[in-house]
Amino acid sequence: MAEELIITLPDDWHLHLRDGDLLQAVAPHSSSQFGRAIVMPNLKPPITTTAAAVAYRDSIMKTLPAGSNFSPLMTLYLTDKTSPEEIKLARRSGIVYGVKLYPAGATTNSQDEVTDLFGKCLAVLEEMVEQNMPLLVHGEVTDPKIDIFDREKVFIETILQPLIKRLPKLKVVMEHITTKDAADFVASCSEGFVAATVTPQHLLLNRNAIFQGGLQPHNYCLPVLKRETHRQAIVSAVTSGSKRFFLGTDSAPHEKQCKESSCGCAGIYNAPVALSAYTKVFEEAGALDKLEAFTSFNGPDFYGLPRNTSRVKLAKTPWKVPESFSFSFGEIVPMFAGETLDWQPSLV
Ligand SMILES: NC(=O)N[C@@H](CC(=O)O)C(=O)O
Ligand SMILES: [Zn+2]
Ligand SMILES: [Zn+2]
Repeated sequence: MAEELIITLPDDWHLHLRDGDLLQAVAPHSSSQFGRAIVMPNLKPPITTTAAAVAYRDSIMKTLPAGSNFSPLMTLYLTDKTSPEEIKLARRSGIVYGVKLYPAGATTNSQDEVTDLFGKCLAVLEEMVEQNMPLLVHGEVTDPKIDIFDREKVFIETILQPLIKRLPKLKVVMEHITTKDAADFVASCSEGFVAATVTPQHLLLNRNAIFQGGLQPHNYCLPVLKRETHRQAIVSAVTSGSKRFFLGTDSAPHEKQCKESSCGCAGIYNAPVALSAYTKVFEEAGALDKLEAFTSFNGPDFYGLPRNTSRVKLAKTPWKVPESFSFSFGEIVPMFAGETLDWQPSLV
C-alpha cells in the first residue's frame, strides 16, 4: 500500500468562496491546495453581470497571499433577465468560465432566478453554444410536491434531457451529483459535452449521517445526502476512470450559528479536508491509480484549459481535523470535525 502519492495540483470545479469576512476566512483553505477554482456566483446579491464578476474576482485576488498562483475562475448567475449580449461580454472578459443555473428556490441564495428555462432563456443558451460557454446546473427541481430525495432524478427527466436534446452542442456540467440516476445519465451522454462534479460528502456519507445519534446539521447540504446504493453508484462512476467526472468540492461555509439553528442553512464546509477525503474514497475503492485524473485532468480537459504543472504530495500520515475554525465574526465547523483522516496534502 502506498505511503505517499505525488499528483498534479488539483483544481476545484465547484466552490463557494463567499465575500467579506467569510471570504477572508476560507480563501486560504482552497488557495493553498488547489490551482484553480470555479467560483459560484450565489452571493447576496448574486453575480449576474460580467462587471460584477470582475469586481468579485478582484476582491478574491486581494485576499490571496503574495506569491499565490491560485486562480479563481468566475461564473455568472443565470436569471430570467440575462441577455445574450451579457454572454458575449462574459466570453470577451476572459475571466468568466461558466454560467450557473439555479432553479428558483433550489438552494442557498437562489430566490429570484430562472423560473422558465425554455421560455425565458433559450436565446441565452443558444449564445452560450456559440461562445462555447458551459452551463453549470444545480440539478434539482423545486416543486414542493416532489419528494426531496427524488428532485435530482426528476430534474434529469424534465429539464436536463429535453435541454440536451434541444441543444446537443451546449456544454453542461451537472454539479454535485448524488444519485445513480445522475451518474448513469452523465455516463450515457456525449463525452466532452456533459460532465459532472462530485463532492467528498456524497462519496463518503449516506443519508444516515444526517441523523446519526441525533440531528447532525453539519452534514446537511443540498442536494441532500442519499441512500447507500446511490453513494456506491457515484463511487463506482468516479473510480471507473471515466473522463466525465471531476472534482468539485461544493465547499459551502456557513457560520456555526447558522448551521446549528432551528432552520439551519444547507452547505458543508469541506475545503480543509477535501483532498484527504477524496484520496480516502479512491483508496477504499482500490483505485488510487485513478485519483489524479479525477482531481487534476478531467476538469481542465473538459473546460479546455491546460492541466496544472505543479504538484501536490499526499502523505499517509494521520491528522486530526480541527473541531472548528475561529474568526473574529464567529466559527466555522468543517466536515469531519474532530475526526482523524489518513492522507495529508502538501505542495511540493
Ligand atoms: N450545497 C449547499 O448545500 N449549499 C450551497 C449552495 C449549493 O451548491 O447548492 C451554498 O451556497 O451554501
Ligand atoms: Zn448547488
Ligand atoms: Zn454549491
